[in-house]
Amino acid sequence: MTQAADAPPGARPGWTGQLWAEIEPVYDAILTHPFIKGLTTGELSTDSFVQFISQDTHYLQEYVRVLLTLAAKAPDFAATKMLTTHAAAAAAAETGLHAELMTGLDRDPAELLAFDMRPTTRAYTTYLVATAFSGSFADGLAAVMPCFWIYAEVGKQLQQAGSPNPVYQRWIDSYGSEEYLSEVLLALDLTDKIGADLGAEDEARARRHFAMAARYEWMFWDAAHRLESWPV
Ligand SMILES: Cc1ncc(CO)c(N)n1
Repeated sequence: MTQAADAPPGARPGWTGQLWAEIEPVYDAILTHPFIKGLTTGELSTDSFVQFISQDTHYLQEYVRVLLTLAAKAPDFAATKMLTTHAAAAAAAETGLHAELMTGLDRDPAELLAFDMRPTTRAYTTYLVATAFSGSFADGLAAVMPCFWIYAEVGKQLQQAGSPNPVYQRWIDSYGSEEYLSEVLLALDLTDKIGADLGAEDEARARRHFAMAARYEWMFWDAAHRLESWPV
């Protein structure tokens, strides 16, 4: 099912439309979060942005493993191919994009891995790895879909608003790109196909994974914004 690039995400027919309807309040909270607002006003502090990029570097390393686990479990080769392609793009962002952003901020890219994994990053990635490794394919797919989809939607919104900070704009351009959106649309089509075959119990469980990961997405931005560290 194709869809206009500017259509509201909840307007999708099928399972993905139902999934999105449930996370609408979380998505709204993301769009109004000071981290996201700060990207477009330029008021977001460099320290928060660097912490975000550092945590995202850790995150993407785990996310790639999760995607490849799902690729191995996928029901058909089209799904395997889509997931490996997305994993390769995420691996490229982990190194290329993040180093470029740091250089743009006059910071050393080596700083990124000098940060340890902070509590929210640890919780979110552990949750994704556990779900991909021990859950069904549908569970794992539902858990990673907010990662794909929320970034594409946030990217679209941020692209419209723009940022006066060229480094923040570079980050926005990456997730607000047509290329990223087309990858996400393929993943959404796969998710609709998988969802259509799920029994009520499996569907409800997968839906809970989707909602849980969406909450972690909000928490991930919030954690960077408040420079989260370990309390003890
Ligand atoms: C936390 C997080 N979620 C999703 C994406 C999109 O790949 C990302 N880079 N980071």
